[in-house]
Amino acid sequence: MSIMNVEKFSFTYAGAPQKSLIDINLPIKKDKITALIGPSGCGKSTLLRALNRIHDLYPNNKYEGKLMLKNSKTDKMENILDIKKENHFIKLRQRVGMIFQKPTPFPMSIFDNVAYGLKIAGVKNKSELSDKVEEALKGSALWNEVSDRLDKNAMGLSGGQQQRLCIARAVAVKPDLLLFDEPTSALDPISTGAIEELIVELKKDVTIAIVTHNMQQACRISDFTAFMYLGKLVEYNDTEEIFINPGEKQTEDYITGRFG
Ligand SMILES: Nc1ncnc2c1ncn2[C@@H]1O[C@H](COP(=O)(O)OP(=O)(O)OP(=O)(O)O)[C@@H](O)[C@H]1O
Repeated sequence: MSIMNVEKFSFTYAGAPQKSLIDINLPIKKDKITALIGPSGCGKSTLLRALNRIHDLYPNNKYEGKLMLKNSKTDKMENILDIKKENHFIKLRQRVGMIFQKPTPFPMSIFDNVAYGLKIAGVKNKSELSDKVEEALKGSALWNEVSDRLDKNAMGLSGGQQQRLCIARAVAVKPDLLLFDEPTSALDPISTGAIEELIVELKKDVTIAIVTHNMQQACRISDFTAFMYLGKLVEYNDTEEIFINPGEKQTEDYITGRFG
């Protein structure tokens, strides 16, 4: 079952002479991990960033087609390209959270970082707030490391801890879908392993789409893989099929490192 369906979707950056994404069709299946892979510049990040319309922080980009997201209350699919109002964008980004390549903690305490989105979502009661912060930090495998210093500035955490804090901040508001844009490329192998384990753990509660350059990573953690090239989706399938028995020559060339 899909939580999101990308339908005949094209995207052109403001002022760009050509489309960066061309006629993409892609399901994002509920409670699964979907990896987007492909050579540099193929449009992975552009597609991921369209899924919560983070592109709209800049004006005049052009969207074509549909991005249908399941409304978890009504179970109906709704086109997020119809969103126009600022408060609806805020709600969309609570439902579809994003984790970036470089950890982006706010320059405030660990507690306030996680409480930030909860407060925007209307949680005011102090004990409710601390319960939810604790739950999110536990869910992000960070609680044991920070429970005695929640009032300390988040900028003092290590890179891997900062990334887990950003994940805690995103999961605190109970999103339906979490988008990860190369979340481990700035991290050492141990922190990378911890984030990978966490992502796999998270899929019990939240659907995940991840852009990665690291094919072993896609192989290790994802259920489905989409291979993109030059703004097009070349192939989408179960991760195992893509890596063991790719249907397209371009996919095979890419995963075997023969890409010219
Ligand atoms: N802000 C922008 N304005 C205009 N064109 C852009 C912008 N950002 C990206 N592009 C172009 O869109 C295309 C897709 O870029 P994108 O960053 O999505 O690729 P990618 O597959 O994520 O690459 P990488 O793996 O290097 O991050 C590229 O041709 C890129 O030059």
